[in-house]
Amino acid sequence: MKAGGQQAGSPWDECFEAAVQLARRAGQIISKALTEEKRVSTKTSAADLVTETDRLVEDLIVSELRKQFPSHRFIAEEATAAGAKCELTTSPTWIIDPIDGTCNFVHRFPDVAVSIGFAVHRELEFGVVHHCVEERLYSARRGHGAFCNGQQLWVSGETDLSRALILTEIGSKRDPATLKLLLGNMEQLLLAKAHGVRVIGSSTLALCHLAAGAVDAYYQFGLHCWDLAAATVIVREAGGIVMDTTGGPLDLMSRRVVAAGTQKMATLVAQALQPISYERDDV
Ligand SMILES: O=P(O)(O)O[C@H]1[C@H](O)[C@@H](O)[C@H](O)[C@H](O)[C@@H]1O
Ligand SMILES: [Mg+2]
Ligand SMILES: [Mg+2]
Repeated sequence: MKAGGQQAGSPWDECFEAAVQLARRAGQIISKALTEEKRVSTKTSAADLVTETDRLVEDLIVSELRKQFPSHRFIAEEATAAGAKCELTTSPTWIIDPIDGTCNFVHRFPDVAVSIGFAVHRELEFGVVHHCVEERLYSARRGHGAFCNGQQLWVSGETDLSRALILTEIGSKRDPATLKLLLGNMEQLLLAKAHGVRVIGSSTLALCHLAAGAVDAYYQFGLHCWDLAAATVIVREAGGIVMDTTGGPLDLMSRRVVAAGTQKMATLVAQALQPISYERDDV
């Protein structure tokens, strides 16, 4: 049985296998560097961190994939931060977050992952997320189910907000108006008697926990397409919903998402939220 429990012979096989191998190699580098001294710099805000390991891992993944698939296109977090255009075309496109949870990584907090998504004709074909400290490899291919270390994943069937555990993330904006909206959204969900609202520091891993049925919903304003791409396939293939915060279809570049095990839960969460605006990834 292959990495994600899928049979060989489906399209993009070679790409999927390359993603799995590179996610494993990247995970070894990240796990080793987690406890080492780091050179940390900031990007869009004092809370938006990047290290030399983010850049090293991204360079490794992109250079290896370019060698194997020279006609493919790439959207990668640190290249975008350095000015590369973030544009999803109909071409086969890799969407890469070399370390999701860089703030956790800087603090040696173990919830860190490498995320490799792949889209063709603007449709997400597969996602691979390696939670490298816990050695959990999450993967999913469109139409072939979602897996963690070969074990199939299924979302929770919860439809009652007052019985829900919900994850979100804070994002990189820390101005008082944004924080007021962000905390107001958490307050609304807690007033609706949600069992809990938690922030773990990695959008990608939060969505993988959703796919595994360990939480009932996830929402965020401010994440990027590279936080979302791989994990969206994993949630959908585990039977979950990933949609826009307006209730419409997911817009990968919009910097906002609601995901849940059921449509009912996704709708209830979306209805509780005040929007927080972020500039699109593709402007
Ligand atoms: O920068 P990395 O790749 O660590 O991604 C994180 C974002 O930086 C946060 O703003 C965001 O809130 C999430 O924590 C997301 O995982
Ligand atoms: Mg990220
Ligand atoms: Mg990152």
